[in-house]
Amino acid sequence: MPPPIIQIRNLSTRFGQFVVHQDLNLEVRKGEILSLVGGSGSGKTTLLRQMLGLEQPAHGTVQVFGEDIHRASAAHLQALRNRWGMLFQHGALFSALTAFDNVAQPMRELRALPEDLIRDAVLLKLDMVGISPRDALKMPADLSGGMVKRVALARALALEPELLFLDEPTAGLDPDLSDSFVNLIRALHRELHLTVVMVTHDLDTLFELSTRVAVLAEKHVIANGTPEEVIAMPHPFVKEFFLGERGRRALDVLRNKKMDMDHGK
Ligand SMILES: Nc1ncnc2c1ncn2[C@@H]1O[C@H](COP(=O)(O)OP(=O)(O)OP(=O)(O)O)[C@@H](O)[C@H]1O
Repeated sequence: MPPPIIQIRNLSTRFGQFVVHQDLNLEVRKGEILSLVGGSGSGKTTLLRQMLGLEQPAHGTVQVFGEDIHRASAAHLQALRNRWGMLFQHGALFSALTAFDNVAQPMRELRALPEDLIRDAVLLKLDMVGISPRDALKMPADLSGGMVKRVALARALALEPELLFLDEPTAGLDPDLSDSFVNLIRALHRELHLTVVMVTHDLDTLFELSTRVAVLAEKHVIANGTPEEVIAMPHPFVKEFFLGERGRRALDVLRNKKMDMDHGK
């Protein structure tokens, strides 16, 4: 079995008296694409923030790359942060910087790379996500929504991370753009041997990408398995989320695609 990249043990998260997570356990192994799903307010974004070291556990531990990130020194935490990339749902890019400079920024912050090397690396990252050198000089406001997401993905990949966090990666994209973004993530996952943790409400994205799904409800992970295993679980949230009309449609689309692939279409 591949080694664990993230290990969360008996995690509790509280905001004052309000308990978001209680005795939550979760593991993410190398090479997985794990989707976190759950109702609104179930604590998905807060769990991502725990994995990024942006929230403090009331109890329990969060290990990333084998290190307890809440016990790591500031310098050590920064070194760990350089090993992961994050694609935020909102505010993905600095509006005052060109696409190029947005991708260059994490490299420049290292203060270790010469500018000509940064230039080549930025153009390579932008090329990976299908952004031309001409578009690299544009400001975020002059790019389409799909292009902004691609530039933000290039930025998340700037330091060649082993681990990629995605918060609602296809939210706000129309179905065609969403499909092409999903294909891009799939290709990058394969080529760069990434481990991916994503939060998504979008069932098409979930079924297309996930190797494993973890369902958050009642303050902890109530279901954890392959998409097929999770769908078969009898929990009311699982039934409503996956087997409602929306879920059935997404599943049908996926099954048809798989059948087409099996028949070599
Ligand atoms: N900084 C904070 N202070 C107080 N309460 C917070 C804070 N951050 C989150 N919460 C609360 O914790 C709960 C979980 O929030 P979170 O954003 O993690 O949910 P979510 O599952 O990502 O929801 P959604 O799908 O709607 O984005 C919510 O009730 C939210 O109001």
